Amino acid sequence: VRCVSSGSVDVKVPLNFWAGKRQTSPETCNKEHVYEPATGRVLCHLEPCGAVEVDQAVKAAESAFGHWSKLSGMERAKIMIEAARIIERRREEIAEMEVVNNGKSITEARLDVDSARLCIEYYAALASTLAGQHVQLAGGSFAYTRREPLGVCVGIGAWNYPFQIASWKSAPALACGNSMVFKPSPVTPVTAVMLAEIYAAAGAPEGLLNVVQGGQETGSLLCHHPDVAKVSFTGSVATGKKIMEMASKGVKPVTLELGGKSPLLIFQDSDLENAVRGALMANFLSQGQVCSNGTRVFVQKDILPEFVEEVVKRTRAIQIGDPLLESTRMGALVNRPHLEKVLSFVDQAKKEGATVLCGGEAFVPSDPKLRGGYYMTPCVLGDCTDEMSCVKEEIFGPVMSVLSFETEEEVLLRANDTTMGLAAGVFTRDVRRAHRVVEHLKAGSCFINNYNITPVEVPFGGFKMSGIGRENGQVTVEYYSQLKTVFVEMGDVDSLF
Ligand SMILES: NC(=O)c1ccc[n+]([C@@H]2O[C@H](COP(=O)([O-])OP(=O)(O)OC[C@H]3O[C@@H](n4cnc5c(N)ncnc54)[C@H](O)[C@@H]3O)[C@@H](O)[C@H]2O)c1
Ligand SMILES: C[N+](C)(C)CCCC=O
Repeated sequence: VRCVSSGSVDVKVPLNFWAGKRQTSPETCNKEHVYEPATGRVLCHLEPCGAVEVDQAVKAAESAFGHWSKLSGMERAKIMIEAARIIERRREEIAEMEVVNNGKSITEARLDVDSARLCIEYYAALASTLAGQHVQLAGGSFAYTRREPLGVCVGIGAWNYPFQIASWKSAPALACGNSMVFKPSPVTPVTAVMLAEIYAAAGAPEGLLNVVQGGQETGSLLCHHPDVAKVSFTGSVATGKKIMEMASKGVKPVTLELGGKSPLLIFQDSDLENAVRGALMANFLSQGQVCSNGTRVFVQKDILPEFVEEVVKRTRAIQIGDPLLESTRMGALVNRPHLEKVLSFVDQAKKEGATVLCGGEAFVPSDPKLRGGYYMTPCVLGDCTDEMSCVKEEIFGPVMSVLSFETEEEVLLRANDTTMGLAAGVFTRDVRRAHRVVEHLKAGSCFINNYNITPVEVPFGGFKMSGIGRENGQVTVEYYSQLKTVFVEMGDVDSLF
């Protein structure tokens, strides 16, 4: 039974959280509106945190670190598993709030909550496996390494996967013994604080996961804070560069999960049905607002007409509307300025000679309560060329650019001709071609005969300007811990003096 409906929710509770409880910021004069994308109503007000609140949150995290970092992996895992159980029980409620704040369909929001839970379960399982090495040295002496946490880590998130991003960052951080202060995007402040509350309810020490709200000023205070040991950021390339610069002042390590303009290569020997499904998954999840989207769809010339016909037919059939309805497959874009930006990309594409094969227009649902929402019809652009802005720039909306190619060599050159390298995909039945192509693609996540799947057991992250470091998978432990080497002398000191 649905607890909420679009247009019916007002979030009145404070959205900041530190030292184990929700906190109000005294900065009432700086309150900002937060909108419900499905209706355009004001959903709540954001109370941005200033230097005092950021400091309180970091202090709370420091205090929790003192206790948490001394627990065994098994003890940490117990609390994380309890948090995962609470998420499982509250799945529908969290997914509904994600929909209300972000605009994506409830079907997708549920999968995002599942991914968040699985990530916590995965790192809980890894927590007790963290260990160092024993190295035998001459004369019976030896050295060993201890894998130690970093301290207070900062997470800064984008608005497209608010709960999932908060979980993907906090789960490995906490499993390694760190504490965290997380700042969600000011556009989607509602669900990260639910995660902080869930950890507290699961028995985490006060201050283990804290949430401070705000935009770039708050983010910048966090990056510059002297007691912060690491910054993990998800967002645009432009902001990522600033984060790296700020972190460099304190020589703090960064994880950067940035933007993309990923290619999807469809060869003529593909299973066409799967290739079409893959192209839709590569472009229209979360209203196209996905970093890893394969928005440059290169199709081998001989199958182009067939492919385009099928993709356009299925794109036209995508059910747009109230994101809380089970039948909806595409909800609203995140806000009005972003919708306008995406629509202007479509206009620009037309001016540059692309053909709109379907969609690309603002959409007004028939339900009166949704009329102020930020909807558009998903768009397929044909006759695209490599120089067009729709092919060069990250649009971050439901706009697929279709390009034609003839040879493998040619398409690889064109696919790699970008400053970004988050993801890439190839559809072919030729197993040798598939691996050969993937070897040459300059991207952090490559998909063969699928697209946009992100199981939490495997690393995710970008090459080139799409980022530094990885999230998920075992390797992420490396990004949230450091090695201490201990030399143990069993004989006498062999002094040169
Ligand atoms: N690679 C990934 O995993 C991934 C995932 C999701 C989104 N993204 C990327 O995120 C972008 C869209 O998200 P967005 O519009 O929220 O990005 P954004 O860069 O505008 O903002 C991201 C976050 O950074 C904060 N911020 C902005 N300026 C800051 C500053 N000077 N100092 C500190 N913090 C600052 C924002 O408040 C927000 O919380 C796209 O480019 C998308 O590709 C990447
Ligand atoms: C759509 N996925 C597969 C969940 C990826 C989300 C990560 C980036 O936006």
